[in-house]
Amino acid sequence: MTIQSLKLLRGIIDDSISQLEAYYSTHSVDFPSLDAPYTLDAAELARSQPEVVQAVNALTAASYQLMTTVRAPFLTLFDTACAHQLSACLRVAEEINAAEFLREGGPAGRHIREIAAYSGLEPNRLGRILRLLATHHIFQEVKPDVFANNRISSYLDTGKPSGWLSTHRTEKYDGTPGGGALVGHLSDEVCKASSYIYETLTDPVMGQSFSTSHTPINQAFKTDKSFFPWLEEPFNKERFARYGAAIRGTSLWNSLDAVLYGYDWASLTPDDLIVDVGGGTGMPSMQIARAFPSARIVIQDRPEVVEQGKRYWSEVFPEAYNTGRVSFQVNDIFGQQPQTKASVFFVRTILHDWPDHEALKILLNLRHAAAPTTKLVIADYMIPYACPDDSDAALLPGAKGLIAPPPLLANLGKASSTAYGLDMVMFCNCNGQERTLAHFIDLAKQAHWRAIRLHRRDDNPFGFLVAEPM
Ligand SMILES: C[S@@+](CC[C@H](N)C(=O)[O-])C[C@H]1O[C@@H](n2cnc3c(N)ncnc32)[C@H](O)[C@@H]1O
Repeated sequence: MTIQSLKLLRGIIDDSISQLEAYYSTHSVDFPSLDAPYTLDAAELARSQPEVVQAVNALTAASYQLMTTVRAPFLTLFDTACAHQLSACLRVAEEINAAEFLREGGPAGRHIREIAAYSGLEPNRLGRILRLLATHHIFQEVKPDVFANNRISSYLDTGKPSGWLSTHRTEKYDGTPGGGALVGHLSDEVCKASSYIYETLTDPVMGQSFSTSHTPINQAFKTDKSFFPWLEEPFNKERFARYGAAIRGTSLWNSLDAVLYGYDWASLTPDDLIVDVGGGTGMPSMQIARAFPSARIVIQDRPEVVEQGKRYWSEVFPEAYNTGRVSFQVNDIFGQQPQTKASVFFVRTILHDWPDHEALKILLNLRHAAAPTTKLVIADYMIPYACPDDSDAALLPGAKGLIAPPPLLANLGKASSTAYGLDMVMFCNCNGQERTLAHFIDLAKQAHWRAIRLHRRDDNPFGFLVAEPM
């Protein structure tokens, strides 16, 4: 009976709020306010604690399911069909540095005439764009036609002066965690490409192809290059700079310390070596290196990225880099793996960039270089089914399902939606994908790796799958 379901959902919401109240009052802090700008204080840090994450996930899943149950079905369909408008409007705010300009205006906010004069955009349209966002709790309209930042919009704030940003577009994200850059990437090229998903699926050639140059990006931008070479084209200079920072932003989608729980790093001795394959500028490795001062790490990537990484580490963590405890190495993931004495091959958000046949090549290269004791750690979203998982994969140690009391969806619905959104991003960009645990176990097996356990920090589909040579 539906009223009974509504009551169950209300019960989950009540219980979750009580859990938050108990946690936050024990720690003498209040839950972060939606109206105040984001700051990484004790209240915000507490959001990484497993009991807080679990309560927030249950609240998110139950509230969204409750809303979808009671609203007129057509309104849910209408809002979904218009979701691209939200993305497009968010892009406008991000491009014109609205969060920075409004930060400078303080809590009283700034009139739309001021924001329009600063950005050069037409005030009537810009006001409607900001109001649409404020209606979705991104910015707030503090008085008619006066807008200010709130906790969500301030996440876009790079902390740099708005005037300076208008003439330094490629430096906008230098030194930032990359959240704004990720929003820019998603609401620009990925948003455009997403409009062509249907055309790609029904294209006589692309529809059945898993080539990395048969993607919605290829359709949308009328290019026959695959994503990474296309991004490096001279006309994409700003997008290329933004993408580099956007990768850093991917560390914001789960608990800040999740990587520390992804493997028993403490079991490694100073003689052990971690090879971070396609490690980018090494954000996850930096967390490991800070938490485990004797960990030895080699971070591998493409030449340009390795140069960025060396600069970043010598500025941010020179103690680890200058002593050689952490080093960089240029290496193509599709070429021969030169490290044959690795204790751990760490592969974070690499396989999701590639379709199966390419992911298999990467895993086989690592397998050829592995010693009998080498472990492989695959860190990626492990996509849950939207129903209970009765596959053999669910029996793997550590692979317990998410905690989803009835009548919540088994995958926690809205609380897990980032994983499914990212899956479509991977399709649009590279013909890659997020995979189920069963899919990963099978792929690893084809490359002669035996999956032995899964680590998850909290109720989050992002997982760390540990495998050993077969
Ligand atoms: C999604 S990022 C992940 C970076 C890092 N592992 C992390 O989790 O932050 C993918 C990385 O793969 C690298 N990459 C792409 N193609 C590569 C190749 N052929 N050889 C080596 N690295 C490559 C990119 O430069 C990028 O740094």
